[in-house]
Amino acid sequence: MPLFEPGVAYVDISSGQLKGATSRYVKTFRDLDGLYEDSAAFSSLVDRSGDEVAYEVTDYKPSSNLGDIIIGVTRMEPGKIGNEYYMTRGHIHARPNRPEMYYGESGLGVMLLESPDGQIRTIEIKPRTMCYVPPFWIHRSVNVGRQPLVMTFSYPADSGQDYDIIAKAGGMRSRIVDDGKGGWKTVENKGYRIRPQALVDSIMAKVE
Ligand SMILES: O=P(O)(O)OC[C@H]1O[C@H](O)[C@H](O)[C@@H](O)[C@@H]1O
Ligand SMILES: [Fe+2]
Repeated sequence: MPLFEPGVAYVDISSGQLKGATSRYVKTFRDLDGLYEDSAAFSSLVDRSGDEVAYEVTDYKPSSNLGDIIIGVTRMEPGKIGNEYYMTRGHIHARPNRPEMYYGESGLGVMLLESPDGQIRTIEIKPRTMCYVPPFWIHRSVNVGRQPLVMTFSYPADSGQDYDIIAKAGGMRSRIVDDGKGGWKTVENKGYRIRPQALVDSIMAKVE
């Protein structure tokens, strides 16, 4: 195995980007079809500004090798669709026993976590909050503030992402919405379908 050179990059909080990143991807609002409960509000947002960036990920990804690491920055715009705050697609890692670390840089966010058997946890992210996403937890970040949400993150380079697990269950079990007092609250996702035990067991058995 060849030796990699040490790397360095700069977390630019004002742009919400990792300067010196090796890869970048953006999700426009158009890319987020099916995520939000209020589909009418979503469609009118897409008509108005479907090509605008909802969130951007810039990361330092030296390889996808077992044992290597990815470090990056996510920036998500503030806003709501209906009364639901802007959020990332969310995923479980393709190798589901890979964890992730999130660190708040600026703005106010919530990490929405769901276990394969449908338990929900929410963790509020402020500047300097460190959030541990354990192995096997589905995770989605939500911007519940009025400013862009900027977080750094790090996770194993061979994790990969499985987005279908959320779509197949009709979304995540909970939604993060405006509480009417300028804050946020968790509400039940009425379209959620609990996973069969056999599927839960097969996910929990993936410890490669
Ligand atoms: O991957 P998404 O669910 O679209 O969300 C964006 C996410 O992308 C990457 O996987 C990063 O690990 C996350 O920190 C980031 O938030
Ligand atoms: Fe992740």
